[in-house]
Amino acid sequence: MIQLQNFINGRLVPPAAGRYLPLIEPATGHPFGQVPDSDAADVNAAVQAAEAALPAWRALPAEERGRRLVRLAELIELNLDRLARAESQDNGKPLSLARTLDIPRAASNFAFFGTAAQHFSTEAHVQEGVAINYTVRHPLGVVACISPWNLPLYLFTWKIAPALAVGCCVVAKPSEITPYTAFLLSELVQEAGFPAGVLNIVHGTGPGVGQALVEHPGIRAISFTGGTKTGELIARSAAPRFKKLSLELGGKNPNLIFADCDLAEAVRTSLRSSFANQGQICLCGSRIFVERSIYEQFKTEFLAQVQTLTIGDPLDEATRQGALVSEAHLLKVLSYIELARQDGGRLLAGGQRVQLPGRCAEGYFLQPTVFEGLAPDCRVNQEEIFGPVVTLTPFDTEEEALRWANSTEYGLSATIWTRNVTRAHRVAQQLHAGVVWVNTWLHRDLRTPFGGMKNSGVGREGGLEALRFFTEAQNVCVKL
Ligand SMILES: NC(=O)C1=CN([C@@H]2O[C@H](COP(=O)(O)OP(=O)(O)OC[C@H]3O[C@@H](n4cnc5c(N)ncnc54)[C@H](O)[C@@H]3O)[C@@H](O)[C@H]2O)C=CC1
Ligand SMILES: O=C(O)/C=C/C=C(\O)C(=O)O
Repeated sequence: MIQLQNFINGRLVPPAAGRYLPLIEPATGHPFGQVPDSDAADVNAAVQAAEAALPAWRALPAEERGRRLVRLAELIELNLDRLARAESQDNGKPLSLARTLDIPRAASNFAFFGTAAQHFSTEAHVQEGVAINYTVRHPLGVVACISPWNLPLYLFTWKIAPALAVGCCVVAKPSEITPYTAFLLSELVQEAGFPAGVLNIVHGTGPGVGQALVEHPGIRAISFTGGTKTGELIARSAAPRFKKLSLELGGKNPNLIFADCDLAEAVRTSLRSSFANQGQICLCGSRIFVERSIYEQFKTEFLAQVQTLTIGDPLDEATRQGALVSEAHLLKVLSYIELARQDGGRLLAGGQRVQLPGRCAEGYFLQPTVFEGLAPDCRVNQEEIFGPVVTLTPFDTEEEALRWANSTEYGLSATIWTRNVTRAHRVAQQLHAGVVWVNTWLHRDLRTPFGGMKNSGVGREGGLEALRFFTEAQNVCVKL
């Protein structure tokens, strides 16, 4: 049994009240450790440490700060296997996915922002013969980064890296459901030579630590990824305190598959966008709209490939579908499967909990599930399920596909499959989605703005957007 600790002022410390929560391995359903159940006292200690570290950290040249971030990226790469195993054990995702996606991306986040800060230049506006204005971007101060359980280290570092790069000090809270790699990161932060207090990691629940962080007067900004309801709670409590917010929330993303697409590629990639990480990525395409003339062919080929997804022990190299993150989440996803049945959906694949032999007998496994015959406005097609459940729906015209695609409260991402370049651009412009992919999915360039429209979020992360978010612009006007 491992016991995680908070990371405050450069040291691993137990929670002030001495309380812990169990850590459950989703693949087995059994506890394997404990995580601090911290409270406002721990948050307060972390904010104080960050405030004390701030003057020296922000005064360092960007190159010096960047050097530490790049060193941390190297240490993550050196510890790839250990971190990937921890991520898989904690979250239930296939080890192969953690090794090829989650942990490499965590390293890239630090490497990218470690160097990006050095390219963050100052704007100047010249009023000929009258004045010169220049804009200085000061680090905001002490900021909070709150991340979810689906891509634990990947999203934790995506927030922390730009904040540190511009000279902010951070108090970060990983999900209490998947805190293991954030804990391992604290050890690497020490090794990378970060001064004490620059990055603090406080473990605990949303209502305990998360809320205390959001409400703390020393916190100037909050970068949050998670559920839309939680985002709303955070926005409510941050508003009277005028804190800056970046909210990356839920999605109910459409895949629009036109008859002129490369069908084999559309099927292969739609399989990934449906079931990668057991469908627990906010960018997963859970509503697949297919032009009627190729609907039956797409369906046949898609269902054939669904059968090839091996459900198994996440530590097994052959596994393509691991466990869902928790029993509560499994029950939530199963309740949507039941709802789809009640609403008259035809079950084409899956729909059942899976019991594996051996050590995974009590794990939270679910078959990849496909329905058809559901109305685009039913709850299953409108609400975020965040699991391996997708619906297939035929469409007749581009206009109809767009109307259904845009019919939810969400607007995170969308994928278009077509060989017609004109149509691709035309449809992309009309989609209510912050991220649109054409003939690909989850293709990421860390320089691009990332975030959602409508109830999928507020603000954009990535590249310059993230660097700007963690800074305050100050204009200086010099009369000539
Ligand atoms: N990336 C995404 O889009 C994600 C979406 N979800 C959606 O949200 C649903 C609920 O999942 P949860 O684990 O409950 O996500 P959540 O939104 O509650 O958790 C995300 C993070 O926010 C923290 N948090 C929770 N309440 C808070 C509060 N009042 N103040 C500050 N921080 C708080 C959590 O401790 C965690 O670190 C999922 O079923 C899924 O539909 C969940 C996780 C990620
Ligand atoms: O930045 C990315 O590449 C992916 C982000 C994914 C999420 O924000 C999510 O699944 O919550």
